[in-house]
Amino acid sequence: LNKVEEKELTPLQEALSQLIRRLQRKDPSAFFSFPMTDLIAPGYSTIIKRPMDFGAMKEKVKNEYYESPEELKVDFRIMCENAMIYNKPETIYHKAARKLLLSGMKILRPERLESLRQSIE
Ligand SMILES: COc1ccc(C(=O)NC2CCC2)cc1-c1cc(C(C)=O)n2cccnc12
Repeated sequence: LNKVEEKELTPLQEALSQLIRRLQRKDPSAFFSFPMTDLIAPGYSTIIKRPMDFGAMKEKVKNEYYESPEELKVDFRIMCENAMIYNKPETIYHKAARKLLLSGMKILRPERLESLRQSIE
């Protein structure tokens, strides 16, 4: 039987995965779980230059792309801002993005990321 490689997560990967779990709880409708397609959002790929979603963030954690929690924060902010650019202010998606950004910035506030970085140095 071929043994499935059980890859140990690094402390940074553990910490980033936990942050994403906490952020995703603020998106109960899962509007931000999967990438946008031009099918559900016409013209999306021409308007939004840097698409981002929680799935892509998890993939980047798995591939050890992020070197710090601040890099994850940049992608989180881009994800929310994309939705506030593409969707008009009165839409449920624009409102959900603004709310998610506000609660996410509390979870990702600088002093918390600072102490997190120190704890895994
Ligand atoms: C992964 O993206 C989605 C997944 C599911 C849904 C969804 O359940 N929409 C139903 C609530 C009213 C139809 C919406 C979205 C969605 C997110 C977004 C974002 C984030 O811009 N969006 C924009 C236009 C149309 N649909 C969406």
